[in-house]
Amino acid sequence: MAGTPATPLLKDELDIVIPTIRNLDFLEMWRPFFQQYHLIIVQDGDPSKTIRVPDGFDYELYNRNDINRILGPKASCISFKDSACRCFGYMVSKKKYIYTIDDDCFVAKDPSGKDINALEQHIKNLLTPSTPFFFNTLYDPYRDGADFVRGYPFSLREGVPTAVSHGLWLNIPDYDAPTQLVKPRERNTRYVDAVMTIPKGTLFPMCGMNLGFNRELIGPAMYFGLMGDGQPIGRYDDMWAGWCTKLICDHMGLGIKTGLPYIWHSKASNPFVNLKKEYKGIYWQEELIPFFQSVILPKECTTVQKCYIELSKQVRAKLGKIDEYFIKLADAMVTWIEAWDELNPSGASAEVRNGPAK
Ligand SMILES: O=c1ccn([C@@H]2O[C@H](COP(=O)(O)OP(=O)(O)O[C@H]3O[C@@H](CO)[C@H](O)[C@H]3O)[C@@H](O)[C@H]2O)c(=O)[nH]1
Ligand SMILES: [Mn+2]
Repeated sequence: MAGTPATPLLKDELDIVIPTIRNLDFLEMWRPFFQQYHLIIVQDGDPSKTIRVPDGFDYELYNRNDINRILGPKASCISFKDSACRCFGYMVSKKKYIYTIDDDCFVAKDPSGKDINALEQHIKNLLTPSTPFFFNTLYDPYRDGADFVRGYPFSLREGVPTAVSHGLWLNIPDYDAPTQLVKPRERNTRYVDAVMTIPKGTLFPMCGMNLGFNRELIGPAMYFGLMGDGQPIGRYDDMWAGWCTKLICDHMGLGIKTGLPYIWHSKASNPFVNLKKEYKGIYWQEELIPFFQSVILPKECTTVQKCYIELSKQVRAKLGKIDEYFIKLADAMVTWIEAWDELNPSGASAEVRNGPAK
């Protein structure tokens, strides 16, 4: 009917998960794009603090007491005082898709000055296939105004289902603490109008601040690890999840895209505090990356859960010698899957798709 606002895409099939230790004032700026979606707010830190949700939003809010009540002893796998807590929101959601965003991320403008509906772009990314097996030099061939270029095998043009859509950031880029300390005034002003599939066999540093994913395809792999309070490492939550997720997507024949949409990041965290949280990760990752590059998942791993349990065994066997933290993490990976399956008993796990024709 003329004049009736169009129903936003995936209105009843997508939850927006927001971890917060601050406040939710940023939602006012996102209201035009988020108001028709259900929010899952994961309140970190002191559960006795009241987080005010702006009027007009449909939401559920979980604090640490709720997490402990719902998961019981399995709550031990959900981090405290780290944005990693957000993965609890993925677990309790009942929707097919998740979009997660940080509370210091705002609506960015494209080069024409138009407000960017980041959620709409993530949905487009997730609803169109990925091309992990052969790189298309004109970027995402499924976008309006693009296509497969000459020489692209027709046998591969169907693509594969997209499991993850990784968005980027204008203003404060997601730099690690050392880089941010060296370049405190660096701002990202470069708007690159591109979406591309991350090729199979290539890992990437997944940032959790502007991220969409298909929860039915890859949800159980999106565990953000043991970070923050009581842990020797922080702020590697999204990195850990990204390495595990990419490995499993490659095995399952699923795709991950990166690029548009941009959000405007006005970082609120302190680089000196961040350095303390990150520093073990900065040298551990020099061993973690070769580990993930060497992992082979057996063909018997036909679901994400089976892949993840197998991965936890390899983490224990091969990373446990780096630090006992990885033994704890391997156990927490198993607890996460047990909790996931307990809260999502009928969750149909996507069976493995074979990759391209051999
Ligand atoms: O203890 C905490 C700290 C933060 N949060 C919430 O998590 C997000 C991200 O926090 P913040 O914006 O302060 O951190 P950044 O340095 O910008 O974050 C980057 O590093 C990743 C952290 O691992 C993050 O995803 C990246 O964007 C905010 O919503 C905080 O409120 C928390 O819940 N608990
Ligand atoms: Mn931030």
